[in-house]
This record gives sequence, C-alpha cells and structure tokens, in this order.
Amino acid sequence: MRAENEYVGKLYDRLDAQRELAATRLREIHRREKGGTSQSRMERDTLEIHHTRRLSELHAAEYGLCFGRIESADGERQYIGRIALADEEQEPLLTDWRASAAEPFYRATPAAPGAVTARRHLRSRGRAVVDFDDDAFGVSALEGRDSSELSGETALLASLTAPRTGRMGDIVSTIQAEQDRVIRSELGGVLVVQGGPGTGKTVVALHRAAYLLYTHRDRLAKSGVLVIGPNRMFLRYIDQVLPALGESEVVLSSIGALYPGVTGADTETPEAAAVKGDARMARVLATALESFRQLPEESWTVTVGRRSAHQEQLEISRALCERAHAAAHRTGEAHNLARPALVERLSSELALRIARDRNARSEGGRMDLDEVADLADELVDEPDVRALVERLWPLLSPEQLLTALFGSPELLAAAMPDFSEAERATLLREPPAPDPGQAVNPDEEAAWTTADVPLLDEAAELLGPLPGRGAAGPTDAAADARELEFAKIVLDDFGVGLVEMDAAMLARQYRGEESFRPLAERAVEDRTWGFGHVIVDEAQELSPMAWRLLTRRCPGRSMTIVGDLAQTGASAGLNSWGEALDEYTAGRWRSVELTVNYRTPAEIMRITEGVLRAIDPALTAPSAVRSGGIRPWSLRLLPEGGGEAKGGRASVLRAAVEREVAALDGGRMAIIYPPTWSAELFYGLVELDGVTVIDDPSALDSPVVLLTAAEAKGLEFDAVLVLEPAEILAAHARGVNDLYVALTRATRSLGVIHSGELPELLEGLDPR
Ligand SMILES: Nc1ncnc2c1ncn2[C@@H]1O[C@H](COP(=O)(O)OP(=O)(O)OP(=O)(O)O)[C@@H](O)[C@H]1O
Repeated sequence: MRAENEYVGKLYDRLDAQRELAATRLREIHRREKGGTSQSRMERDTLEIHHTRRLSELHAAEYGLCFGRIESADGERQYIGRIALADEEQEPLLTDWRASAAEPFYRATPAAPGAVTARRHLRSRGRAVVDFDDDAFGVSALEGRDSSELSGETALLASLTAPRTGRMGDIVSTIQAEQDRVIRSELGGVLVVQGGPGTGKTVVALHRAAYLLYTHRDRLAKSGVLVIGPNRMFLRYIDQVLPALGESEVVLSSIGALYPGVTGADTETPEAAAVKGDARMARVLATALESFRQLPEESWTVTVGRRSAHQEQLEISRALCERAHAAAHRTGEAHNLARPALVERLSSELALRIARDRNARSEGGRMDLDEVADLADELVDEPDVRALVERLWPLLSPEQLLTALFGSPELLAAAMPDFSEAERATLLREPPAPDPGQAVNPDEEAAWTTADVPLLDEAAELLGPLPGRGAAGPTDAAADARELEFAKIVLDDFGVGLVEMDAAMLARQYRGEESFRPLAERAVEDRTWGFGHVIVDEAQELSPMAWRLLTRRCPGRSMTIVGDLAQTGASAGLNSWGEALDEYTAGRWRSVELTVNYRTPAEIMRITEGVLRAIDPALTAPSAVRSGGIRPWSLRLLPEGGGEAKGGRASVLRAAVEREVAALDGGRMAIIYPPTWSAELFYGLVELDGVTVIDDPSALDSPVVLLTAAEAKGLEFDAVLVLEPAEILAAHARGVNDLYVALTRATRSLGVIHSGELPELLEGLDPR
C-alpha cells in the first residue's frame, strides 16, 4: 500500500505540473496582443483552444487518475490510468486506458492471460490509494480457484452495489474483456451490439466514443461523433460519462432533436407513431409533393403587361407546363432548387412566343436574342407569371408540406393508397382555424412530435432549402485564398485534428463571418452535417424513417448500434437488426453480443424468465453477475370495500412506498406505472415527500421518481416498484416488452404491487 501510494503520489505531482504548464501557456496567450496579422491571430486562437482543452482533460483525470497495473513475465510493470503521463525525461509513468498498450489490462483472463502474469486493481479515495486487489494468472494461480472471467471482481462488485446517484458514471477501471472487445472494435462499418438488460451496452457505447476519438482523432475531430439516446431524460442520465473521460465535444441528442429548430414531443399515439415511422412514408411524402405541382387540364390563360401599352393574354398549354416541369426534373435537384430551371424554361418559351408574334406583326422592329432574354427576365416579375409558377411548382418548406398533408383527408388518401383508412386517420390533424377572429395558439400550430422529425427531415431532403435560407451561401466560394492558405498552415502547424475545425472555417472566422463555436453547437444547427461516427443507444426503438435520417447524418456509414430486441417498446421499432440495416448497409454490418448482466441480481432475473419467454421463447437472458439478498416480493391491493376502509387502497399503496423509501439509504427509487393507471392513486403518490413525476430531466436528482416503462428505458435504480403489471401488459401491443424493461431496472430490490390477479408469466414473487 505504501509503495502504491508513493507511485500514485508521483503521478499526481506530474498531473499538477502538467496543469501548471498548460495554465501558464494559456496565461501567456491571453497576455499576447489581440491585434497583429491574420496569421498571428489565428495562431493565438488555435493555441488557446488547444490549451483550454488540454487543461480540461487534465482536470477530468483528477478522480481515479490511476486505477491499475499489469506485470509481465520479465517483471516489467505498467500502470494504467485515465490519461498518459511521463516524467521529466519523457519516460512513461502512466498508460492511457485507450492506448493499445493498455489492452492486456482489460483482456487478460485466468484462462487466457496472454503476456500478463499479474494484474492489480487500485481503489482510491481522493488522491490516496485505499485498497487494491490482485488477479494472479498462470497455471499455478488457477489451481483450487474457479477461473472467474471477471476482472477486478472486488472493485467491480463495489461499484455495482454502490447506491445509484441518478447519473451514470464511467467504468474505465473495471471494463470487462467482452466489453473491451466492443470498445476497441475497428472504426469502419456498422457494429451492432445486442445485449440483454444491464449488460453495459450504454456504458460500453460511451467508452467506445471516447476510445474512437482518442484513436482516430484525425478523422473524427472535425466531423464529430453523434450519440443518440431515446429521450431527454436518458441523455441527462448519461451526460456525465464522456466529460469524466475528458471528452466534451461529442454531440448527445435524441431523434426528436435532430431537426434544427424543432423539439419533437413524445406525445404521439402508438398507432400514429407506427404509421409515421413506416418506410413507405418516404414515398408518401414524394407523392404528396408531386400533388403540389399542378398542371392544367388543357390550358390556363395569363395576362402580361397589365400596366403597359402591350397588355396581352397568353395561353399556357398543358404541353408547355409539362416541358417546364421536365426542365425542373432534369436538374436532378431537390424541389426548391429545381424551380429556377422551370422558371427559365417557361419565361424563355413565352418570351420567344411574344417575340415571334411581334416580329410577325412587325411591331417596333425585329427583336434580337438579347431583347428576348430581357423580355424573359421581365416576364418572371409579372404578377400573373409568378402566380402561374406558384401553381406549377410552389416553393415549400418541410413544415408546410407536412402541415398540408396532415390537414387534408383528400391529400392523405391520394398520397397513401397502400395504407388503410384507419391508418391514414391517425395522421389527420385539425387544419389551422379558418376564422381569423379565432386565435390559433402558435405553440399548438408548431407542435411537432418525435415521430414527425424524420418526416420533416425527409421532406427537407426532397425540398432543399428555400431561396436565401440554409445553404452555406457564397461565403465558401468567396473565401479569400490567402487567408485560406494561412489557415491551412496554422492547422498544419498544430497537427491535423488538434482543433476540430477545417481551414475554410478558420478563414471565415477571420473574415468575421463566423466566430469560433464548438463543434457540438455547429453540428446540431446544421441539418446536413455528416458525422464521422454515429452511436445509437436503445436502437431497437428506432423506426425505419428514423434509420433513414440517421444514415443521412452518417455518410461514411461508420456506426455503433446498441440495443436489445427483447426491450422494443415502440410501435414502429425493430424485430430484427437486419430489418434496419440490410437496406442501407447490406453486407457491411457485424454483430456481437454482451452476455453478462451487471445491473440486476440473479433473484430478480429469475422473476423475468417467464416474461422473456413470452416475448420470444428463443431468447436467453444474460447471466447475472451477482446475487443480492433481497427477494423480489409482491403485494396485492384489495378492491375498495374488500375489508379495508374507504381510501384503503391508496393508503396501503402509500405505506408500501414509504416503507421502501425508508429502506433506500441514500439511493434512488423508481415507481413504474402503466400509462392507463388510476389518476387518483397516481396523485396520492405524487403528494408524498420526495416523490417526483418524471416530466423534466432534473427529476432524476429526486430520490423517488414516478415514471412509465417507456420513460424508464435505459435507466437504473436501487429499488423499483412495478405497479399493476397486468395493465402494463395490456396497455399496447408491446406491453410484454415494457414489463420486461420495468422488471429489469433495479440493482437491489424489486416489488410488484397489483390489484387483480398477478399475470401468470410473473412467477416466483414472495407475497407480502
Ligand atoms: N464493467 C463494468 N464495470 C462497472 N460497472 C459496469 C460495468 N459494466 C456495466 N456496468 C454497470 O451496469 C449497469 C448497466 O449498464 P448499462 O446501463 O450500460 O446496461 P445496458 O445494457 O445499456 O442496459 P439496458 O438495456 O437495460 O438499458 C450500469 O450501472 C453500468 O455502469
């Protein structure tokens, strides 16, 4: 212990020295003149970003700086920690956990130790090492011992049984071998990680993000990594993990937040979500868009030159309109971007016709080609021609297209012939109030749901930006070549990827067109941003339309997909991984499985066996890494008048909750209720001290939260009370998956409270 404390003390001294160095450099930069040449200003700012980042990395490494060491046969020792440190002579003192040299620390098992002969896990409090445990490898070490595949068992169990805090923490010190293989899997292609509840899919996916950014910083620093979680609550639950690993630039988002300017609400009915998520909706939107491009039965008439001596009527034949449409189609551009070609075709044909007529009548002499071109330009500004263009090819925003589609039964019927009447009806929204006296609530009008977001994004692909909006504009093209050159030199000087911006952006910044903004900020505001790697958590919930959106955000198709098909609750969610991936990444996805459940004790997992069988008899539950003392129990609430005083059910329920809360001892508890649950009982619980309804991410800080199974997905608690399992089962088509999610959230104790009979698939609970 003394030796370890001495060594770790030396590491902290180096950490302090490194911090001091970075802080001094930063102070020097701040003292430098703000003015100077573009190049010197660029250098100054790039260095500032670099040293600020380095300082925050060094601060993030404070807690648990060094957590282990390995020894090889020749007696060489290597300490493993959060970052790499070297002494004054540049001799390595500490190996970064993400470096390939650290891999044996995580991968060695008694059965396959590789070159490792001994491994030690250190546990610290503050800067002091307070405990360690050793794994001894080699044949002699195996005798008389079960060859546990777990690494650092004591440290692992200590972390698994510690009270939950409402926030996920990092696991760098206790990553297990099968998890390490996922974390260090190569960057390219799509990696699917299937695993039952509690197998560490989320935590592993986040460590993989940190690993990939460390290993492939050159490729990922400028394009960024996107992590998708199911909702805001979940994102809050995980948002400390990457900063604790020294990474603050990863973009965390839910599908509902991926369309700039819109926050999708989770208020959709399962039926509507299933229709909106259906892959056929891509075709539906394209058809709906086509219906906006009108054609006359035979012809339309427009009047031009109303305010001049040359007023004339022009016949616009269907054939002309078709030629104009064809010109737009030929561009291959998105709808709004193709319109100028239609306008060009229409106005030139009309101008030519007018010129021919005039020439034939010999009015004002013959028109030459330049004059015809001028006339065509004038025609474009004619009010009737503008109105004509609007009928032929109106400019549309994604919001307008969707609002029109959802507001019109006729349009829905025309665009969705393959859907049933009932399915179409789920999309129908009240059109905005026609009576101008009747105020429309602007919030209501703009209320988009999570299931709408992939549709808005799809529509944006079809439509393209409106003129003057969205596109990067002329700035790129006009980039001053000299400044661009400077920017390249500056970035080269610092090593590619040291700061996550490219030369063009740096140059724009110095023309004052753009101020430096972190990648996360720029990426979320840009619908067309292509991320270098996308990680999707709870991926089984994503609809085919959401997959389309994500593949657009990840042009290189480098993705990590983690999820559990047994937990699919969304109506448009997946039944198999191939369903989502074969279409976009056929032959380019590989899958691995995580098999050990770190969260839920064996006693609780036994209760879920029948539920898992009901989902799919072929599925096997992950094996629980530990057993816990508390046996899962059930409590029946007798019906009113069944021997209890009025209000008895509510008071029995409250008493049960209070008993559990008292036993919590600083941890966190969840009460998971069916969406159809009795309002009276619900409000009875809300009144209790410390109980919070989960309507805002900060609710996770509360000791007890009331939430549905869908909201509980991905989260974990010390104690869980599941209310009315029969109602959870019956609530919707995937109720059994929801019940499975609800039962697998606890790290310590599980209670089930029910009014009617317990569902048969729930066996083995101790009645109270
Ligand atoms: N190697 C490990 N060391 C310490 N804790 C771990 C390890 N692996 C997993 N855990 C812990 O186990 C718990 C479950 O992990 P996580 O939430 O990532 O599982 P999951 O597979 O995403 O579960 P679910 O599918 O139920 O959401 C977390 O508290 C996590 O920190």
